[in-house]
Amino acid sequence: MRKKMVAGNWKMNMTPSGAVKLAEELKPMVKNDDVDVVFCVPAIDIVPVVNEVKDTNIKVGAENMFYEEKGAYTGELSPEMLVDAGVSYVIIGHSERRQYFHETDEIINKKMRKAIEHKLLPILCCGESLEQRESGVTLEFIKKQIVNAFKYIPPEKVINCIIAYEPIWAIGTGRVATAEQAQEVCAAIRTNIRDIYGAVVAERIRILYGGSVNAGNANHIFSMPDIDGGLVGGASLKPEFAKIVHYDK
Ligand SMILES: O=C[C@H](O)COP(=O)(O)O
Repeated sequence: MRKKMVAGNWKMNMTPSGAVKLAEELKPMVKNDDVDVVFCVPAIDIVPVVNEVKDTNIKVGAENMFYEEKGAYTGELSPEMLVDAGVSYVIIGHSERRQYFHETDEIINKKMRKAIEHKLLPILCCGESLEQRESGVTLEFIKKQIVNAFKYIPPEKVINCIIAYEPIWAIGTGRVATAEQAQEVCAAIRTNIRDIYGAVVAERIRILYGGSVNAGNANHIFSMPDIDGGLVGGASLKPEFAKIVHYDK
């Protein structure tokens, strides 16, 4: 039985003081032993948020990291810095980073390998554009993203990674994929994982859905057999996030 996960992706929102306030407000509301709760926060908010949520059930994630150990990479953060700051998870390959920062599958694979080397748990994002969905290439495109992201990573490491299926057309648009559409793709991702890494890894790896998840649709989406929770953008910045964490109440 896979434990559910609800991860908030705060994106480029929240100043350090605002982040502390939000974390303080949410922390008593998101206690749920049946769900892993993660706040993925902007780099500058990591240290204050880690501080604010220590001794709670909340883990902190980064929204990005670089794939080199250290050196002359102005503006970047290394995995060692994240680990030392108290980060447990890192989002890798979000569609916004693929789109605005030109992250390729090759870059994403390097980041995946480096995160795992440092025992950070990657939340790998994949998802198709509206054009791809309409031309019927969704499953094929996502398979390629998955295969490329996990290249050279052994099954015993893949098993602990998280995959987030986020159709680009459903992100921040209010246009949510139906639970059945999300299930279809998440099931296909699990089949891809089974074909490459075997049944044990496929049964254990967690696959989240992301894209306009809110308090009203979380229960239906998370009840799908291959969907193990959500990666939540907009609604993670509000008390509504706690309702998503308690989706089955
Ligand atoms: O990482 C989160 C996703 O991009 C979803 O964002 P959203 O919930 O605002 O649609």
